[in-house]
Amino acid sequence: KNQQVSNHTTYNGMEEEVKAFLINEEQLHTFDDLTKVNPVTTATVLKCLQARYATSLFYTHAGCTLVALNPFQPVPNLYSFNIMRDYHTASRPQDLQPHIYIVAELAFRNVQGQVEPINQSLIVSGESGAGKTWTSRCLMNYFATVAASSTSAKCQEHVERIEKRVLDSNPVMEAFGNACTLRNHNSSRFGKYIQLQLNRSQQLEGASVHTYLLEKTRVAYQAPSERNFHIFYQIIKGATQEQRSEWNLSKTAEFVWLPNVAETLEG
Ligand SMILES: Nc1ncnc2c1ncn2[C@@H]1O[C@H](COP(=O)(O)OP(=O)(O)OP(=O)(O)O)[C@@H](O)[C@H]1O
Repeated sequence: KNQQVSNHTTYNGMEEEVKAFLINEEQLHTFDDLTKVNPVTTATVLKCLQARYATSLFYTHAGCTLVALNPFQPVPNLYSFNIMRDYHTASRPQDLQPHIYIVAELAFRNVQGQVEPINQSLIVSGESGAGKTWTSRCLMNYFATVAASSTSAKCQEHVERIEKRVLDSNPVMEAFGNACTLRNHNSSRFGKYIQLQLNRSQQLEGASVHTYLLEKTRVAYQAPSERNFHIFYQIIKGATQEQRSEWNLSKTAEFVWLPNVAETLEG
């Protein structure tokens, strides 16, 4: 019984602390690291993230992890070349505003170990539509840019070619592995392991992409209002009349485009 009383007191104490913390509403967006939030509760963390989102601050540290909120719209200048350069040239990038470029830059610096190069891994995780694909593209753009910045014109051409190949492979992979779902009109239905290979001078030498766990069942079944993999619609859209008759498609059959899907596939 004593234990129950003490738990109750602690709970009430905590509620008071949460209330006291949340009362400073205009301060909530200033917490750029969630480990500085006190007390750390679901309510305090979410309120801080909400306040930051409302002030167009989409990145927040959580110790050594970075929390990225999806703005669901283009944010001017957030990913410009100048911003990249600021993070790349800063003596302590972690002192700048939280950004995906801090994670990228620290990994880039850590590759160069004291004695031997040290492999770095970045894990991008989150629920469907959270912005993982977007974030991976930002990381690749960053590495491709900084890994080319200090090289000769010839090397730069080589680096740009690798970057272009990796980025150009995206639409092909997305055609076969992405589909329109209720949460994301261009949802990746497979996992991706992207490896960027740097030489000892930290120039981009090569890249490889491994895919795994493709949601194969989608070929045979899609939940209501969801779609099959993009490739099927693309094939139908591009088919000639002969192909249509060969595949037993009616001459007038047209794939009905959802506006946002059409934008993704045709873009
Ligand atoms: N930082 C960002 N700035 C602007 N728009 C963004 C950003 N992050 C995500 N988005 C938007 O959100 C949409 C969904 O993001 P994305 O496809 O990256 O999610 P995902 O986590 O990879 O989803 P899934 O697991 O379903 O593949 C993107 O098409 C893009 O329009």
